[in-house]
Parts: sequence; C-alpha cells; structure tokens
Amino acid sequence: MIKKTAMITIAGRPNVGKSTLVNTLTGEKVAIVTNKPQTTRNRIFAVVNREETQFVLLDTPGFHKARTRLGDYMVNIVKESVADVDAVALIVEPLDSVGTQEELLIGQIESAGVPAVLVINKIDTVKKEELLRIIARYAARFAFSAIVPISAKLGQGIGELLGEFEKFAVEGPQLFPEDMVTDQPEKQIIAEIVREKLLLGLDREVPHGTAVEVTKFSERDDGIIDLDVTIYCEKQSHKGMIIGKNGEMLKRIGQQARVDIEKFMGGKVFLQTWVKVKENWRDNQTAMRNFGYTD
Ligand SMILES: Nc1nc2c(ncn2[C@@H]2O[C@H](COP(=O)(O)OP(=O)(O)OP(=O)(O)O)[C@@H](O)[C@H]2O)c(=O)[nH]1
Repeated sequence: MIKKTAMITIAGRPNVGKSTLVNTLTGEKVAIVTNKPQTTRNRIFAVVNREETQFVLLDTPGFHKARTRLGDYMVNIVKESVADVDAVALIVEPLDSVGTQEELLIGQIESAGVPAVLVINKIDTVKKEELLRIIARYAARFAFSAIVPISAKLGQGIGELLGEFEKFAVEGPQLFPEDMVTDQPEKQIIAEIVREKLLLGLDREVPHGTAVEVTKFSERDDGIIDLDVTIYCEKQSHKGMIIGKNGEMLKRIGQQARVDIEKFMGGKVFLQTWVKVKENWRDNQTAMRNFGYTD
C-alpha cells in the first residue's frame, strides 16, 4: 500500500544522463535517451513505486542558454520544476570543477530554498581518488542533503539514491495508479521514440530542427495499431537527408521506431512515416503549440 509520495525534479546540464537515470529507475522506456544533448524537450513525469512510497520524477530538459523560442520554453520549464517539489536531484558529470551551468542550477536551488541531492553520474568512467576530490569540491560549494555517486548506465548506486529520495517523502494519498509509469500521452511517447531514432541516425544539425507529430492513431478489430507519423524539418535539404538514398534512411528510422513502439504498446503496429518541410517552426508559436510544446 502506498502511503507516502516524494516529488523529485531531476535537473542537470544536457547529456549528463538524466534520461538514462529515469529509465533505469522506472525500468521502462519513458524518457528517451541518446548521446546527443538537448534530447528531452518536455517534462516527463515518471513514477516509481517502492514499498510504501511513490516517487514522482520530473525529467527536465537539459539546462542551457536559450537561443530560440523553443529554447526559452525549455529553460522556463526547468525554472518552474525546481520551485515546487519536495527535493531536487542535481545530476552532474564526474568533473573536477563546478561548471557554469551547475553554478546556475545551484543558484536556482538556493533561491527556491528546496533541499537538493547531488548525484554524480558516470562513476564507471573515473577512479576513486578523483571521485573523492569531486565530492569535496561540490560539498564545499553547497550544503547538499546527500551526495550519491552512481552509474545510471550500469545501475550502480540506484538503491542508495532511492533511499535518499525516500527521506523527502511526505504522507499523503497516492498520486498516480500503481501500474502507470508516466503521465505523458501515448501519442507523445510514440513521437518521442521516432525523434530518438532521427537523433541516432542523422547528423546533429538536422534532427535538432525536427518535430514529430502522430497524425493518425487507430486500432483495428484484430488489435493492430495503425499509425501515421509526420516528421517536420526546417529545410528541403534536411528532408532529403531524412529520406535518404532510395528512401533508405526513413525506412531504417521507421523500422527501429516500430520495434520500440510495439514494445511500448505491447502489440503489433503498422507505422507509416511522412516528411514535411516547415521553415523556422522553432520560432513560430502556433507551430510549437501544434507539436505539443505549450505552457
Ligand atoms: N559511461 C556512462 N555513460 C552514461 C551513463 N549514464 C548515461 N550515459 C550516457 O550519456 C549520454 C547522455 O545520456 P542521456 O540520458 O540522454 O542524457 P540527458 O541528461 O537526459 O540528456 P538531455 O536529454 O539532452 O538533457 C548517453 O550516451 C548515455 O548512454 C553512465 O552512468 N555511465
């Protein structure tokens, strides 16, 4: 029986492994993971139930300087997410100095007055002595409630981390049903899976200007799900790259996405993909609203 809840914001600069951590914690693919920064655009609630506690995790977009309207939107979400939670988990890389973006996030944590746990990720890449130096460096900068070294990828330190989160749990009713791992609508997750495959398959310049919309979602009597997915890009030349020679790139992206979508939906999926050019959509508020990036 769930008796307590803990709302935790997962913050950190792009690429530190926030999405990997959320996925490791939930054991499900709710947040997308790639090796490229600024993958996560929307806040994703992930829900982890352990014994009597329900952990609700907010996965924020990577913190960075806003350059486009979409960038502004992402930075605002980070600011909001830090203010109204039981605690913040600041995820950092095992580097020997506190970076500018970490300084900014610590500043926001200080002004919001929320407790924070420092999570040093990717400890599989450093030696113990280095780790001790990094811990000392951060401990001198801010009074973190705890400092937990982990490897999100290898699943190390995860139990200890949940143990620390547990300390912020407050008595209260369960916020989400126990079988629910995310509050994101299915369509959104499907679109994010397709975007993940674009990011993995293409040079970084192209996918960062793409948006994905599920334009058809219907279920046949025999349970097969029909999906039409439209990929929007900013330039005609990008459209060519996404489609690829003889349509091979698009075919590969579609195949890889279908495998993950079938896993997520738990059934057979028939996926059709389309590519359209929509110039400068990232600076166009109407287009952004259509893609689900709303305040
Ligand atoms: N060696 C190592 N690599 C990791 C670990 N955790 C994550 N990574 C890698 O770091 C890269 C970034 O991971 P993500 O989870 O996408 O990072 P993120 O912070 O969510 O990135 P944004 O969504 O851009 O903010 C990926 O290539 C991961 O495989 C870890 O514990 N060890």
